[in-house]
Amino acid sequence: MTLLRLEGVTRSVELPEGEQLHILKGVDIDVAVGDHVSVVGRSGSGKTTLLNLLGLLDTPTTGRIMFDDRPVSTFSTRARDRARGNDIGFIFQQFNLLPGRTALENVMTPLLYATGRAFWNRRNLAAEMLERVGLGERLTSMPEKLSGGEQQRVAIARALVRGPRLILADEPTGALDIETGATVMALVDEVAAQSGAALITITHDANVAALARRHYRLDKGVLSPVTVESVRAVQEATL
Ligand SMILES: Nc1ncnc2c1ncn2[C@@H]1O[C@H](COP(=O)(O)OP(=O)(O)OP(=O)(O)O)[C@@H](O)[C@H]1O
Repeated sequence: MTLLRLEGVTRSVELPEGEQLHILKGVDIDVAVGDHVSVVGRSGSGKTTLLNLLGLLDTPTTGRIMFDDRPVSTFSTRARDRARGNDIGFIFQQFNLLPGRTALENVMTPLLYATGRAFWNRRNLAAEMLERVGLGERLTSMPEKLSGGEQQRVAIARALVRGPRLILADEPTGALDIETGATVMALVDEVAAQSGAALITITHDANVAALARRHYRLDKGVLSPVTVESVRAVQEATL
């Protein structure tokens, strides 16, 4: 079942001189439940702009975004916020954890906006999620006392605690060393697969992209499907 689809999506901004800057040019992508897709692209190719659209944080200049087979343009602001809060989990390069709050409190934060059982049971759900990412012993640790890899695990637990159907990972290993990054990425892949969530990983790292099952390259705002071999070849050529 298709979860998210971008159809001929463009995104332009008006520059101070009145000229239009065309950042994304006719992007088509289809992401199904359980899919794992990578998007690789150089700095300035439009990755953040694309991520904002995939995460329903921004609207296209032209074209259409479908979520659950419904055009997002017809959603009320409340419905859009609800879809983003309930169904989409974000993982960023900078872990964005709340300082001065324990790992458990950080993971509980998204559940403060949940309703019913998820809200009342938030402490247990957050503890279970931290257990799943291997931090069951660090519930009361402060982020500043955790290593980079551990902080990213807390951020992963926070992104996944509401059981999103789509996980957007933006350079998830960018702040980690190669080995820790590989372990963290394997964990995201595993937890996403267990929960049946779709995972979109935006990265410039071919090794991270290789974990996905389908691959796209973003080049000057044009998104094209590519093979994993071509992702690796381009990375090797630019090293
Ligand atoms: N609001 C804006 N006004 C002017 N230019 C913009 C705006 N947003 C993005 N751009 C430009 O559009 C291009 C794509 O931006 P974007 O941030 O999406 O790239 P990126 O691939 O995420 O880059 P990086 O990997 O360096 O973060 C860049 O050249 C950027 O300067």
